[in-house]
Amino acid sequence: MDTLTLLLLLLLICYRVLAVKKYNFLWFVAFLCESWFTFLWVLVISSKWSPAVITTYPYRLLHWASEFELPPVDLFVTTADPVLEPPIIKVNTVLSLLAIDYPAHKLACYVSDDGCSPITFYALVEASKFAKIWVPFCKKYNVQTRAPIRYFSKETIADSEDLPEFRKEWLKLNNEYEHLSRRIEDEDQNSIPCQLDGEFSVFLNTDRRNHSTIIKAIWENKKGLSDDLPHLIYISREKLPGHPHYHKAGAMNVLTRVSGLMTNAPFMLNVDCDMLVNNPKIVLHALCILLDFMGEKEIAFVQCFQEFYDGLKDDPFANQNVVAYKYMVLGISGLQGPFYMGTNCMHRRRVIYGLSPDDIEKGIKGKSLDHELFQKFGNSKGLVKSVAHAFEGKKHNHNDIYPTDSLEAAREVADCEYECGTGWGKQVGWLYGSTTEDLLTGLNIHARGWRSETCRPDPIAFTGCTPPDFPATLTQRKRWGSGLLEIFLSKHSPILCTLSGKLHIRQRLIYIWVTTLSLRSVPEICYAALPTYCIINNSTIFPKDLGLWIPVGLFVTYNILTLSAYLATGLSIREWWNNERMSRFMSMNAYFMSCLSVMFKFLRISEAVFEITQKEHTSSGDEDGGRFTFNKSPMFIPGTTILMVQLTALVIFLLGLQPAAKKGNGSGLGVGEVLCSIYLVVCHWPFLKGLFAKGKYGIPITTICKSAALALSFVHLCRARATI
Ligand SMILES: O=c1ccn([C@@H]2O[C@H](COP(=O)(O)OP(=O)(O)O[C@H]3O[C@H](CO)[C@@H](O)[C@H](O)[C@H]3O)[C@@H](O)[C@H]2O)c(=O)[nH]1
Ligand SMILES: [Mn+2]
Repeated sequence: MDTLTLLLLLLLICYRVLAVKKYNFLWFVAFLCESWFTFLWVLVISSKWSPAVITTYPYRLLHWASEFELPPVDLFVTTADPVLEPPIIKVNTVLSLLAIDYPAHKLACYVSDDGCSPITFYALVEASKFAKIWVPFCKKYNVQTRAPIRYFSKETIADSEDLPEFRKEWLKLNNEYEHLSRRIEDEDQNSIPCQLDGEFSVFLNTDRRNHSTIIKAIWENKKGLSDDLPHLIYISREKLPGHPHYHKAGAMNVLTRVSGLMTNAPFMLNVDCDMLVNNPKIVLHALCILLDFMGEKEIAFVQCFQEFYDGLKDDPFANQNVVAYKYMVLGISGLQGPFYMGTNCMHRRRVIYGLSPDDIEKGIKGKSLDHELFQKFGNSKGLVKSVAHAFEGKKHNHNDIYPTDSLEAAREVADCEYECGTGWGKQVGWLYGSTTEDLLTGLNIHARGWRSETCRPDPIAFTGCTPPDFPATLTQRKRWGSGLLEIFLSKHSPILCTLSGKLHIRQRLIYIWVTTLSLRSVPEICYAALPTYCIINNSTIFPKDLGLWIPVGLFVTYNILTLSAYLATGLSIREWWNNERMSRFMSMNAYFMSCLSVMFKFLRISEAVFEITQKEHTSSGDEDGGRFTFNKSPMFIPGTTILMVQLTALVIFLLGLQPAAKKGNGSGLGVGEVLCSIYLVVCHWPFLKGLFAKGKYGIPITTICKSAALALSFVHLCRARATI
């Protein structure tokens, strides 16, 4: 089917080239668009060609390595906004991390708070108290879901006929958890958050954009016991006005440095603040891959699938990406490995510090010249020492080092100035320059010759929140689109980055595909405009003879292909249609805006911003959850305009208002154009409803006016050309 689609695409292009008689401007535009689509299709096929799955057996790992040989792992959580990211979600993320099935003295959990919020800190302090009963409970009864929010919503005590002891403990914990959420909620509602005294006094007079570094060890596993709680460290890095802070990438680098000083684990697992651990054995699963004898040389990071809980029925906003993950991610797993997706990923510290596979062969010793290290990693003696240790793979002696021993040094490396003139963000750590720092960092790792691996244990490793509604989804996509395009246009571009040619050719192709994701909006919008132009002008872009079967065949094959992928994954037809429709909306609305915003950035009209995705924690069971909502964002203008243009064209067609067909090139409307137009109206049904609905379900009147003006000018232009 894939190849059939490709053949048809090629056939269509050939037809365009060969039909000399029909050459005109429209024909040329159609040809360009179709060539772009064909190019993308080649990239897609190339990525799906050799899928691979890896299966992990943690019990074998445990058998092989006695507990004392298991390496330490640092856990990173990033958060940035106490409102868009409700504290109770972070609390659950952290609790689920603290309860991972792994010797506790080998884990340390670091939370970076870019919001510098006393509420977040308060919530974490309370969470650590709750963890003291929660973690032993989970381990004792081998609870699978270790985020209480999920555990207590899924299981009721009534279902279980377990021991009375269990029932008693369950009830107690449920009660405690309710107390905890209520306390956090109350504090959240307080207008003056917390009585900023005692521990909280550091938050006095802080502004999230202007404050000095705050690092607090909320909990320390002082005795180094394997059944205690892991260390829990709160970090809010320094922020000063006028100093760039590089969004999440900056936060990740601070986490890397602080943890380097405090625990310096050779592996780092990082999650967003809305990702709950769903498989408590995840660290063991990931280590199966990373500790592999061969892997030590090859595998830089292990990326777990992103899956989501409480998704809306039939995925109306297409943010679950189930099919994309299945085909794309498994496809590239067979090449150089999956992209780094920013969360649910376990990295090798040495690789983040810039190590290449070659360095291992050459012997790492030669690499660690002191002055070089200071230049790259900055002026902290402690940090440089820990970096040298990390490179050499030396084991930390965990029995005599506590996070609080290095608080002073840690504060220093979390300051704004620390990175000035160093390699952070350029050669080492998470790279700066794009709002999709994850892809950029992963690309750079692959370009150095490393591989990565997908890990998909059963049950799945993590579950997270999807953006709650249509505007939030588009905003997220817009940010991705522009971040990716920034990479494509930067010096790290997958086309340019020939860094010793270590990037596998097909891997490079898929990186080109993903970084040019937003560029497709332009041909898509053109292609949506073409049929209306034809209808208004009584001309045609599709073949009218037998050749008409090419685009028809293409349309049918493509839809059968995608539909069967959905059905094979066990999803519904409805979900397939929702996703198809959403991919049109994403391209034509969000990605188009991405292109504009990148253009503005290059023209220095505006800066890239990181708009944080809202995380909702109320289970979206309400009826209207899947209904499309709109807001005043200019993002909705393209979609509304396209719909209006299609409607106008169809009205003109029905009333027979077109000019008479001209003799000659490509004139005389065919049935193809009308069908295209109808198809687009059907796709844009939610927008059509939005035109007439009120409140948040309606498209704001200003957007309607702007779109109407654009649509009218387009129609006018078409007619003007027709009369020439
Ligand atoms: O200045 C910032 C901005 C964001 N974040 C954190 O970054 C994470 C991701 O932000 P979110 O708003 O949830 O973005 P998403 O689009 O949902 O995230 C996806 O896309 C990002 C890249 O655009 C990746 O970094 C994420 O890992 C990936 O899940 C969250 O934990 C934020 O708290 C910070 O720590 N500091
Ligand atoms: Mn997110």
